[in-house]
Amino acid sequence: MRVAVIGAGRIGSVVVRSLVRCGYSEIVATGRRDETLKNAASLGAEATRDNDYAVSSSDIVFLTVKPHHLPEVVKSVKPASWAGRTVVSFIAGARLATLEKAMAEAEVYRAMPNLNAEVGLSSTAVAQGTRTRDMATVDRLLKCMGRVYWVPEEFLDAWTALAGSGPAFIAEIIDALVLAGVLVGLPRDLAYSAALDVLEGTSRLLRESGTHPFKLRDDVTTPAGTTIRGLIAMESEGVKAALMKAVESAYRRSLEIGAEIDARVKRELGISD
Ligand SMILES: NC(=O)C1=CN([C@@H]2O[C@H](COP(=O)(O)OP(=O)(O)OC[C@H]3O[C@@H](n4cnc5c(N)ncnc54)[C@H](O)[C@@H]3O)[C@@H](O)[C@H]2O)C=CC1
Ligand SMILES: O=C(O)[C@@H]1CCC=N1
Repeated sequence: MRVAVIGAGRIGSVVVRSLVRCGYSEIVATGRRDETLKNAASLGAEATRDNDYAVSSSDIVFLTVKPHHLPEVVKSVKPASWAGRTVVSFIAGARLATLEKAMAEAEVYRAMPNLNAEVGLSSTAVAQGTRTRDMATVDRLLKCMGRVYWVPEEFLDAWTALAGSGPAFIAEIIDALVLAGVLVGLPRDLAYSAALDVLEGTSRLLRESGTHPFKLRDDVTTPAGTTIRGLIAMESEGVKAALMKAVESAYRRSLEIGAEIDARVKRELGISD
């Protein structure tokens, strides 16, 4: 099976690496800059600027360009080349209805992974379009990047906010914890190790024990001890509300992008409803 990765930038190059790690060797990747192409070639893909060649010579196509580049990518491929291809779009916000209009003869899926695919730990949601048949192949390829959840499309914008953008939110939290460690006297490298250990350990403990986060919090919190002093500071600074608002804002932006891309696809490709 041959796989095309259209736009081998940050997430696209992780797709190439994940597929290579999984044993796929027939991969073609596209990009616009020399550096992108050189990087894709160094990862083991055939690198080209020619999207039409990449799509027409492949069975499965991953779309990993920024949302505003979607119309340009569609235009760079002959309509006949999309026919019969299985297309998995990672483009934030881009709706299945828009993608199916833009690539009228392709079998289209909308998915949202995250950058943790770099270490095989993506949390990827995927929704099928109206013409989809080969879910098993798509599932197998996505599993090369991490865990895969088949969901209705209506969850994709929320997933984009929580899981797609999630590594950035968690990275901010880790950075804050490191600064906090430094504030109370830990050397930076030790504070960094502690922050990573706590994140990783807590997540594993919750997953493996099935314990609710509230129960874990209460188990850690000694009456009149240290943790409760930290918790009241978190509560008064609105940490939970801030995180909820972060995800909600990202969700709203995903919806906005969806509407913007739909309008652009219709305008630039001359498609009507
Ligand atoms: N970066 C992330 O953590 C995640 C990104 N995504 C989605 O993946 C998509 C790409 O995001 P990034 O990898 O961060 O962006 P990026 O900018 O790093 O990669 C996009 C690549 O597409 C190339 N490109 C642009 N126009 C092209 C064209 N006409 N033909 C071929 N290649 C073209 C660019 O040169 C670039 O190398 C976005 O739609 C984003 O929503 C999804 C999940 C996670
Ligand atoms: O920030 C973004 O728009 C993309 C989608 C999820 C992660 N990065």
